[in-house]
Amino acid sequence: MLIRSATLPDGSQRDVRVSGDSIAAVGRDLEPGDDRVLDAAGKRLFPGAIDVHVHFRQPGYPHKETWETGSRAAAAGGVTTVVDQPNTDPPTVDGAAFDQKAEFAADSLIDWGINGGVTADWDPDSLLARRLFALGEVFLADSTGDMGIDTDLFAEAVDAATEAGVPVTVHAEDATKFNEDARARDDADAWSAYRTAEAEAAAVERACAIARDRDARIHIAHTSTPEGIDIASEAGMTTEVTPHHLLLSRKDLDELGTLGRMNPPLRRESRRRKVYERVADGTVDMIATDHAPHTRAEKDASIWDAPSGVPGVETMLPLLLAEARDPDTPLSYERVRDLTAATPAAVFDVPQKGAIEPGRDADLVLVDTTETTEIGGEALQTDCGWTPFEGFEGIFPEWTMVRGTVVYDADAADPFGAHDGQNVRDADGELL
Ligand SMILES: NC(=O)N[C@@H](CC(=O)O)C(=O)O
Repeated sequence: MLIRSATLPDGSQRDVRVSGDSIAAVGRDLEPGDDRVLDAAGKRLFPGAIDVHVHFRQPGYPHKETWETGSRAAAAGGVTTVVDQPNTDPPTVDGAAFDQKAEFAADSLIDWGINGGVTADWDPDSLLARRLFALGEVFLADSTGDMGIDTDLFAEAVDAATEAGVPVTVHAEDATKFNEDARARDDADAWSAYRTAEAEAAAVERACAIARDRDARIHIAHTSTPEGIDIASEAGMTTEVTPHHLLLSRKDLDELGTLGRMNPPLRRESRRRKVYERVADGTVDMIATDHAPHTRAEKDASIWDAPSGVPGVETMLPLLLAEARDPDTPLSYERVRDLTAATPAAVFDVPQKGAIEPGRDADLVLVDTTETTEIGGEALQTDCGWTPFEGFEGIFPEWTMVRGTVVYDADAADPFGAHDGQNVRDADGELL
């Protein structure tokens, strides 16, 4: 197949030849030969996004999301690789639980990785013998699934992962720094007042100190504060930011109510702006969604009883592209490419993905950046049927391709292709 005259993220216009699973050539005026020609003139072509932080909820909670619905949501949002987190039921803390989850992941339309978790009764030997994407998210405080662990166990886990050559990702909050006074309140903002910015900064500091003592490298998941980002970055560690911490703040909680409860929570507008600056200027390494669907019925509870988490995998790239299109923001299309594809592939060592270059997997997304669409929860593919970004503008894919197969075509009667997603750690990772 020949994709003709696409505009790449850097603004250049190129033809892209896809042969089998891979990109065979990128150039000007490539000969079509026997290839099917896909006209992309006037459209932008991006490398498929790699979302290193999703919760697809199987096994255990298929009423919230399944690998089928979650991967459809991802494909419709231009995400071609997802990495699932371990707080399922059973939690992914031993080899058997990994194998069980991998069977569910066979339902995925798109490529995937599975992270292994750490609890007091984890089995590092069998877990680290599997083709894990990373060890993580390792919870330093309780969140959905109550997998918070203490510092000693965290240090042991960093040692075990480093020895096995597996990266470590960390959910960094320190529960001893939560503000118990906020417990007396019952408004939606009480959650943000409770799980403080100081709690994140303290946990990032502790996790980075443990890693540095061991010459290990860790990745801090969903950093929500400029303080946390700066501590991690100065310690030589990598960070991710979610679309909700980039675009929403405590001032949105009146409207969102418990739909805006997540861990770490939304921060003040002044902090959000500083997080945005750090995403735009390259201090933050990547955007990942922490796609954490819960049903509306589950969210319909008091701020103390509602579950934490928001969906996001389907709206990440559309929201970022709309930001890049807006001349009043410092985000460029190239920066969006780096945040969603090039840098996650480099940091987590997935060399077959993340760029539109010969030899890489043909994971591609075509968008028309001249048009935006208003986001509405009910029209999304995620099974939970709501979004914290209701009413925001997004630029959604016309089609999404995984390893040369169109898995989502917005104009088709049945927009979704067949399920043939595979574990990105099964590939040898060698470029041609
Ligand atoms: N982020 C959240 O608020 N929730 C996540 C768990 C997590 O990543 O903390 C979930 O699984 O629901």
